[in-house]
Amino acid sequence: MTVRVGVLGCGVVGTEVIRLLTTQAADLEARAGARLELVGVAVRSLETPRDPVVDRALLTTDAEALVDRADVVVELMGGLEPARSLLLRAIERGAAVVTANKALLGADGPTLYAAADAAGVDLYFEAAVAGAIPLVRPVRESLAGDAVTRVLGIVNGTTNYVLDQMATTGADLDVAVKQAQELGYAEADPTADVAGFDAAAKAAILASLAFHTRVSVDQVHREGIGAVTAEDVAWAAETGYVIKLLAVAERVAATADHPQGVVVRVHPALVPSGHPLAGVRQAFNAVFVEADAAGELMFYGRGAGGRPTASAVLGDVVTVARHRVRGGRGPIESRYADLPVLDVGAAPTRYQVRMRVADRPGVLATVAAVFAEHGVSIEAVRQADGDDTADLLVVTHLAPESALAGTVEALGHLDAVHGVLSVLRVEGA
Ligand SMILES: NC(=O)C1=CN([C@@H]2O[C@H](COP(=O)(O)OP(=O)(O)OC[C@H]3O[C@@H](n4cnc5c(N)ncnc54)[C@H](OP(=O)(O)O)[C@@H]3O)[C@@H](O)[C@H]2O)C=CC1
Ligand SMILES: N[C@@H](CC=O)C(=O)O
Repeated sequence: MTVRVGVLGCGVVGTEVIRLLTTQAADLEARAGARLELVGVAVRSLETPRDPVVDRALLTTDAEALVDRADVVVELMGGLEPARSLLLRAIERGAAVVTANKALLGADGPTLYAAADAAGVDLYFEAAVAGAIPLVRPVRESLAGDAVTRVLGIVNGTTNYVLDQMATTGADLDVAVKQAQELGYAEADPTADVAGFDAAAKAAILASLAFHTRVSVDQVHREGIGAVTAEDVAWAAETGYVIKLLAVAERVAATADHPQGVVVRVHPALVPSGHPLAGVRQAFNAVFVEADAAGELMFYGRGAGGRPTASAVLGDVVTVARHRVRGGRGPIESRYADLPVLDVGAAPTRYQVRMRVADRPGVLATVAAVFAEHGVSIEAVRQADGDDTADLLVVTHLAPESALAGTVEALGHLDAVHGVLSVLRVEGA
């Protein structure tokens, strides 16, 4: 039996998928139970130089025609359109689809899930979250018998690489982003990485699977790393922390202010240097999943780059090909719980507030009083003296976002406070 595979996109990931399909053909055939025949590769331009592994005779700019003659469509173009229309076309024709396109799934996954359900075809997307790391399948399938309470981790390789470079070599953000682009980690527009859009899309996908609830990227609280300075990174190190861009999705209990729901957020956070996430270097990703019965699980590996991502894509291709050969289908989207997606304020967090203050007696007491007035309890204070000013660092106990925002505003009105320099959440302590 032959399964016809059409690949849409021949960039960083597409090229490596083609390399594996070509060089591992015999093994893949044995595992899938069918020959995986690459019938075409859709690209934007036929003029672009390609890796020699790509047979130029297979290249086409007519992606629709390619979709119409494939049993399995592998979408590695990225972006919303024409990727969405091509995938819907493939699904309507009864082809199985595999995609790494988190931007599309995060923005409009439900349209694709519904179409795949209606057509009775497979929709697989392991590569869309955390590159090579098997994470979608464990959350979607292995934990289907458990109740996930929290997902927390590093899901963007580019920003982890950038923050790691800033911490270890003192590189500027722009220089490190350029290096990440050259290494094939960054999205076509690296703003998607730096501003946290990519991590937010992945967080939305993970939250939807983990909590059986539809979460779209617009419902994810998002802060990128664009405002993280070399000084923030140095201060973090000085005080025993590392700055990481974290994605957190959690189930929160009902309170007088809100019902039980889900909060999903992406933001830079201080992680204690002894925490396993602090040791995640370069473009690696790591994700903790906490579930009622399983307890804490940790997933770690290469979260970006052509070859690692191609591994996850090929895993999906072999799976859907097996279904073609032996019958059966992968899991369908489960959203029975339909929990409300709550504002970020519903998830209490600890904060580190760094401010420049006048170096004179009584300032500490004045500052502490402002925290107390807003109901924010202080866990630790540290002061670094300058000539006539000092940098004061306050780490809080768990506090609601709204109380912290009120505190920061009031601090800004104190004569003794010359400026609030940074407010960072603290996670994993
Ligand atoms: N890079 C990574 O580490 C990872 C990427 N992903 C995801 O994988 C997907 C691909 O990423 P990546 O390989 O980095 O992207 P690239 O930008 O390197 O490649 C995109 C490819 O798609 C083709 N393409 C784009 N638009 C069209 C179009 N309208 N019609 C036909 N072909 C088109 C391009 O053609 P041409 O070559 O002619 O320009 C190019 O070959 C994205 O969804 C990305 O988010 C997921 C995990 C990791
Ligand atoms: N740009 C992404 C690529 C993988 O998803 C990242 O840096 O993680």
